[in-house]
Amino acid sequence: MIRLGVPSKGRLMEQTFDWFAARGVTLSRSGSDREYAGQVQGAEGVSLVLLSAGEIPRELAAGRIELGVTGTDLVREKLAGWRSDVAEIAPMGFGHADLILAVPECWRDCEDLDDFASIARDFRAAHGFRLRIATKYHRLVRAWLAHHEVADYQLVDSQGATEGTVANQTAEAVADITSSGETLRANNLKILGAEPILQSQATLFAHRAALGDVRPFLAQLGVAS
Ligand SMILES: Nc1ncnc2c1ncn2[C@@H]1O[C@H](COP(=O)(O)OP(=O)(O)OP(=O)(O)O)[C@@H](O)[C@H]1O
Ligand SMILES: O=P(O)(O)OC[C@H]1O[C@H](OP(=O)(O)OP(=O)(O)O)[C@H](O)[C@@H]1O
Repeated sequence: MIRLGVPSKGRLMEQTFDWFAARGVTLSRSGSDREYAGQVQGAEGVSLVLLSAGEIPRELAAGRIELGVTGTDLVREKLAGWRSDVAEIAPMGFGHADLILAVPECWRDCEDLDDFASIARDFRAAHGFRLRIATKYHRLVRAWLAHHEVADYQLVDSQGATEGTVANQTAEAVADITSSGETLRANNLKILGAEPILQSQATLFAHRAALGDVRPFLAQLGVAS
């Protein structure tokens, strides 16, 4: 049996269902919206597992599901050396979002990463603690800042409503996902850097050791492995 892990709620779930339906495979939730069991029609030997998008990377890496749909951001963040356990099969064309670093709009002297690095350097002397960046993307943000030689900061864990941390004075900057930019604008934050830390979209992944087993199903879907 091929276990297919799909986000259990929201637009990501609906758009995933649409993506499979367009390829002749009907995914559906059995019972109520609160029941996390599902059904697959139009494919033999495939079962549906509804999971939190954030848990799908770990389940894929462990081989508890053979196929899974989630954002590329979550796979890269949650799995060190993700390529050894997980294979990227097909970008799905939705769930586009950029992981970015943002600071208050009113920081007029901070327009790029060089400005940010020097503000961070001076911050500790002025305030007695390192400049705080709120994020749930610890691995990706650390790697990106190290690559850009920004060292004088601390990460503050934020699992939701991250853009609010600046107004709440629990962080000076945020690193979070944006798509329309509305949340950043509403919280008076501006993006730093010409390029995002990462460009993400919903993607079909496979447990690498199961690639042989899933190949016929992928061929039915019209995607190459
Ligand atoms: N505003 C957005 N627009 C497009 N994609 C987004 C947006 N916010 C998050 N995403 C993407 O959706 C995926 C799921 O994000 P997130 O972990 O926040 O979802 P969630 O539904 O809160 O998950 P969980 O069930 O784990 O709480 C991620 O890959 C992320 O990049
Ligand atoms: O650029 P925008 O279109 O405004 O989208 C960005 C927002 O969407 C996500 O939050 P989500 O709604 O998933 O809630 P969360 O804060 O609980 O993560 C993300 O964390 C941003 O807050």
